[in-house]
Amino acid sequence: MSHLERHRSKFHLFPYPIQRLTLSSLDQLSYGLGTARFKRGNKDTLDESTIEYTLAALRQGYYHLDCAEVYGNEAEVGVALSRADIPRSKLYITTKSSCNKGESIDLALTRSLSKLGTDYVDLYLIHSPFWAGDINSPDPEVAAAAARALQEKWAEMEAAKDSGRVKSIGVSNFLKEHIEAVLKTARYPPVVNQIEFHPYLQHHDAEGGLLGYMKEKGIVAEAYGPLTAVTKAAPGPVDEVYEKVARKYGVTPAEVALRWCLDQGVVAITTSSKEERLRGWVRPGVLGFELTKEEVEDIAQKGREKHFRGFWNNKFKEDDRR
Ligand SMILES: NC(=O)c1ccc[n+]([C@@H]2O[C@H](COP(=O)([O-])OP(=O)(O)OC[C@H]3O[C@@H](n4cnc5c(N)ncnc54)[C@H](O)[C@@H]3O)[C@@H](O)[C@H]2O)c1
Ligand SMILES: OCCc1c[nH]c2ccccc12
Repeated sequence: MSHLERHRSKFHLFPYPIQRLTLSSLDQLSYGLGTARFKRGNKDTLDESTIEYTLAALRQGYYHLDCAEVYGNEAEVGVALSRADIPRSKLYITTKSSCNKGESIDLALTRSLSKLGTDYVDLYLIHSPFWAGDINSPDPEVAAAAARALQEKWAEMEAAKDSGRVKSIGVSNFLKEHIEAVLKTARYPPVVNQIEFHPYLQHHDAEGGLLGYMKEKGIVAEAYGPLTAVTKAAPGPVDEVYEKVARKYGVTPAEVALRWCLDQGVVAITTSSKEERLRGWVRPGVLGFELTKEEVEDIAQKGREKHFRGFWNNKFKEDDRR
């Protein structure tokens, strides 16, 4: 039995809720098909290189794919999946609705499913809450309208779940206030909030912050940008501890960065067009070691010395350390 098969049989592919997700699960590592902007040229024509990158990830055992309608590459993912010939039940496919003005979830989902070439997705997310308006507006009418818009959209997400075309529903880039609004009227709570998460953006403070609130409500955190401290935000205060821990386990700082998410029960969504790098992460890479509680805390503590947000900067307030 191969290294990956051993992992899969032990920690079988999750469906969320993620309580079943255990440390070292390969499926806690998701392959992101977004920000690398693999797609080149005309958005309306199929891009062979995107298909190739997706196939490379599937070959390496990444069966958890993170897509979004706005990434413009669901059709390429669909072709890669048809060429890869992996049973649908083994895949975990996420996609996201941008909640384009005036468009129903039903319509957006129909389009995404058709491009992906599947009759259901495992997880469907509202990509962001920002289209709904400012829920923290000092004008109570503006804040109430934003809350109402999110609640109405969430009811559409619940209908999608009821239809069976979506197994689980969740959100992305939601602050505590957005989740609170949704939970007031929800029949099904969001199973996931996909957020930027790395040592320089930890979302928890003395009172628990967003992450503490999500834990209390049983909402799983999915981390995008998990490598930020080794990539975009480097150099920085975690470099030394990342390197020390990497030397101890004979791995790379990037692998420590991914492990730091997994060892806190956070799903890590990463990406690369380099097959060697993807292979390195899983053979045995990120799956071959675990951080101690002290190491997780040392990295967290160093990370708190710097604040960095790489995505949606114009949408969050400058002081959004919660
Ligand atoms: N929901 C959202 O709003 C949202 C926002 C951003 C990203 N995402 C999702 O998350 C996925 C991952 O996001 P990300 O790209 O920020 O993740 P990431 O932090 O894992 O960074 C990946 C990038 O780092 C580079 N890289 C990998 N290893 C490296 C190394 N050792 N040294 C230097 N560079 C290295 C890769 O080439 C890749 O471009 C996206 O593809 C997308 O699916 C979602
Ligand atoms: O989800 C990643 C951030 C994002 C929002 N809109 C996009 C369009 C293309 C690529 C990434 C994004």
